[in-house]
Amino acid sequence: MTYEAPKERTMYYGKGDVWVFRSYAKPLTGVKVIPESSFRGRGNVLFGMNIKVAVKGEQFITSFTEGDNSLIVATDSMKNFILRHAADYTGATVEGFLEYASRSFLETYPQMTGVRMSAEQVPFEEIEVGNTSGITASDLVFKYSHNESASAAFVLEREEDSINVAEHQSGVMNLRLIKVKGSSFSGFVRDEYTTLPETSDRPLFIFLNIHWKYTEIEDALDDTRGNYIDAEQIRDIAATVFHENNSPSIQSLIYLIGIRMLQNFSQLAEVSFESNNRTWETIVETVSEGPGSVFTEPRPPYGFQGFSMTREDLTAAQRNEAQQAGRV
Ligand SMILES: O=c1[nH]c(=O)c2[nH]c(=O)[nH]c2[nH]1
Repeated sequence: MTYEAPKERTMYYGKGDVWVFRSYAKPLTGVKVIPESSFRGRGNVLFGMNIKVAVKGEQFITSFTEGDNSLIVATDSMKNFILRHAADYTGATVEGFLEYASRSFLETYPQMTGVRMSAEQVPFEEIEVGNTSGITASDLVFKYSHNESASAAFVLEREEDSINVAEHQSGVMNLRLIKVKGSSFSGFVRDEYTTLPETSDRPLFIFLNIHWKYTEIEDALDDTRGNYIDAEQIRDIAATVFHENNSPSIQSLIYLIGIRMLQNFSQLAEVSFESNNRTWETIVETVSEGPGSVFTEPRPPYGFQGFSMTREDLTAAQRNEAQQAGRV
């Protein structure tokens, strides 16, 4: 067996953990309302992101091979570039900012031929405050949340005289959902390696990363087109589908979440999932004054699934459903 080294080398550099906190960004409005979610928009009084940027360009070769820094934009300057552009950003979405800042890098520095920028949004949640006239959401104080967060990634490349989006992705990261009952797992292969009992009703704790891509990339960038999908809406779809279905497995559950995403949002071209099974270990099945159980954190290892879907999966699901209903 021989290994043939690739013709093209890997070469990039950049900055990670560029924390950007912008106050009074443009509010996000006019999103499509879906039955699964109460999300109507976001005030963006605080707009926070943790950004990672990497740049590439053949001209950087001598910085690696000869220690020639003459074309190197210091990663410290990249951090400043991103922060200053946050002041000029007029849009309402992370995707829009990543595209704007990446394009600006390529417009400013000809030695860069490609920019990859990704971000996790820092979620600031509304918090209620009260006085004698009632309880309302504060427009000044926000809660820094450590729950799930929106994410986005863009790759822009220079081609001749134009700058194009080569890759794009939106997402919701680190969503953690636990359903106390109404999930099963049975019918799997039983052989000499099997010790796991079948369960008809298990508590199910999942970690989820969900990603999606738009058919028209403009829909991710330009919030005025009314086709922007917020990560909160996707989170709410995931929770609704989990709530409604007695799932036979995580594999089946994420498929159903994907179908619901594609049904709700015709602007989606592709959705994908990375899931973990983090189901607690049951210590006491039924407490003495039932119902109720006692659980603890699971021991490693953990299981995981990966799955991607396109509009063809929705078409196939609809065809199946029609066949089962005897209409075809
Ligand atoms: O939803 C599940 N899928 C699996 O593939 C699996 N395997 C396992 O041990 N538990 C589970 N649960």
